[in-house]
Amino acid sequence: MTDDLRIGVIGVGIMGADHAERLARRTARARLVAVADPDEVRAKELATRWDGVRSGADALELIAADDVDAVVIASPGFVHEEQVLACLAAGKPVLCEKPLTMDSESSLRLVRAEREVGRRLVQVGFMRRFDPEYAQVRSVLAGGSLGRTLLLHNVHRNASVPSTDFRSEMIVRDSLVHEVDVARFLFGEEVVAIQVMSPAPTSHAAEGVVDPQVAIFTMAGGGLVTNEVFVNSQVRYEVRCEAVAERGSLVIGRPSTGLYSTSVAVGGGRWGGSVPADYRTRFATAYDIEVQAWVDSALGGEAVGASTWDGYAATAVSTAGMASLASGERVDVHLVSPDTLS
Ligand SMILES: NC(=O)c1ccc[n+]([C@@H]2O[C@H](COP(=O)([O-])OP(=O)(O)OC[C@H]3O[C@@H](n4cnc5c(N)ncnc54)[C@H](O)[C@@H]3O)[C@@H](O)[C@H]2O)c1
Ligand SMILES: O[C@H]1[C@H](O)[C@@H](O)[C@H](O)[C@@H](O)[C@H]1O
Repeated sequence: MTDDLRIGVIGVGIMGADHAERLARRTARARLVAVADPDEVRAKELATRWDGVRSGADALELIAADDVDAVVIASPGFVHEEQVLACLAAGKPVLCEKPLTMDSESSLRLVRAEREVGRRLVQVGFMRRFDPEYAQVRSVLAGGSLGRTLLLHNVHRNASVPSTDFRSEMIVRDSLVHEVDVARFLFGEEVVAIQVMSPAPTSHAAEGVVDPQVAIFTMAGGGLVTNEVFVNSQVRYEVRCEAVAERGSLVIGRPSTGLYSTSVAVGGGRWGGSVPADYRTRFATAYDIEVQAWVDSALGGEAVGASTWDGYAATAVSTAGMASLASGERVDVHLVSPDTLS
């Protein structure tokens, strides 16, 4: 390995292009060397932005390349398993975008495959763990000064999503999965049950798509988490979280005073700052810290951030969430015992 970590990025749509830019321009000790995407034109167009970056169509070829020390996977979730397995087989550190995979069985296969390697090589891209606000909430709650954590209330709104593939199930598996990780991260416990409710949908959702959705998680210690996920809200990007503990509450992602309107018609969509357009602005700092931490750990230290177990535990909640979305009933989450893994 040279001094800098030589990195390949797989999947250069919205998130992959954002990570490639971050790696090429503002991540210390990182060197972007290759990008791969079956959309070769897209990959080539991106690679030409920087000197010395090559492009190709084949993800597995990129992973195997001698001049690639580590890999960022930003392809769609349904191809993550094969690509993460290839990274594990090659012994290369990998930052895999969330969700780890699309169902709990495949995520569990990755947990087991990494255990067989014998060391942590995978970081899952749950970037909110690196967001300074979420990190502060976690640190206050873990410090115990507010007593036991009782409740979390999450709001997660996207202005819109691609109507072609973003069906009701994707809202659970691709969007709500962030709240699952936040709940586990802030409570420090597993989610044991989930109930997904289907309010009357917005007229902006594609035909048959349940949007917004309201989900309730039950935590292992009995705490509850309420979540609104609304992916066609038409009003830019809103992610808020309130943690309620025995001696007070903590709120992030909200204005401090005055009328808060996300409508451009009322208050101009501003509250003394602007509502971020999407995750790339709202979580820019979180992604920067996340990717830097991944590079630093790949170059020398212990892996950081969400592990394959965290990815699996989140996916297991999504799998139960899909069943609940279909039935409207509360569904228990099934996790294997960590003891059975070693
Ligand atoms: N952490 C976050 O906040 C965040 C934000 C956005 C997306 N994501 C995640 O990033 C991943 C990509 O999402 P996106 O919004 O950039 O999607 P996108 O559709 O914009 O881009 C996906 C890209 O992957 C390519 N691709 C498809 N099959 C591939 C394969 N087999 N190998 C390599 N590339 C392949 C597509 O051609 C496309 O260029 C998803 O897992 C998504 O959930 C995470
Ligand atoms: O893949 C994206 C991404 O994870 C965003 O952070 C989230 O807000 C979107 O809902 C999701 O579709």
